[in-house]
Amino acid sequence: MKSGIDSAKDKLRKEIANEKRRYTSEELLLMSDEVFSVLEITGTFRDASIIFIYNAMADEVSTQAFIEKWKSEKHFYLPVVKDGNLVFRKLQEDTLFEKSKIGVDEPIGDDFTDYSKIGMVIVPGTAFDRKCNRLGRGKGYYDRFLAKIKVPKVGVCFDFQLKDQIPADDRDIKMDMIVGENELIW
Ligand SMILES: Nc1nc2c(c(=O)[nH]1)N(C=O)[C@@H](CNc1ccc(C(=O)N[C@@H](CCC(=O)O)C(=O)O)cc1)CN2
Ligand SMILES: Nc1ncnc2c1ncn2[C@@H]1O[C@H](COP(=O)(O)OP(=O)(O)OP(=O)(O)O)[C@@H](O)[C@H]1O
Repeated sequence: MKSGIDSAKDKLRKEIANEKRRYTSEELLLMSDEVFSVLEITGTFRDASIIFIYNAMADEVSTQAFIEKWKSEKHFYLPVVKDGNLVFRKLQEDTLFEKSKIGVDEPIGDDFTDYSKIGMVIVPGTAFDRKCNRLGRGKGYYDRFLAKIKVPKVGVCFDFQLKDQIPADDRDIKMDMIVGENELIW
């Protein structure tokens, strides 16, 4: 049976999905650029050489323009679901991809496991709150991965995904920073 908190999380996921419908994909792309222009001015980003990021789905903060802009200066790694866990693999000019279950391109290659060398992890999310809680897609992949590492975790979202308070339990890993188009929380 679902606990009260899990039902509250599901309800919030539906609310956010509805709010997303108010925007065209063009608007979401423009808002994504604004999110990353905020992120770019942070010291965490400037100091980071190895950056864990993600290939966005159409309704997420788009990372494509940001990766293009910075790929000659930073080392980007992308998530792959493997045996029920997240692993990360390097993005290179010659990287080949495989489509994941949710339609995202996942790199083929070696898993990067030298977690102490990560400069920052840019984390997608369905909703965040001002206490740095994060709600994801409900599979716990990021929660389990982030529990293993001690590097800055930066949630990126559209402003409407940032709430005063969202349901969270002790397994939900808090962000160190959250960035929206007009928001910077840490
Ligand atoms: N862009 C992006 N990449 C990401 C994530 C994300 O949230 N966004 N992830 C964040 O976690 C991981 C993948 N997360 C997943 C979350 C849910 C399901 C899932 O619901 N799978 C269903 C089938 C869904 C379908 O067919 O549409 C299943 O396994 O039954 C799979 C992967 C890694 N990559
Ligand atoms: N550290 C953990 N170890 C084992 N199971 C976990 C852990 N964290 C979360 N889970 C489990 O994963 C499932 C999904 O959790 P939750 O709804 O919080 O995911 P989410 O934060 O939305 O997803 P994600 O982290 O993938 O974006 C729950 O059953 C939860 O108990």
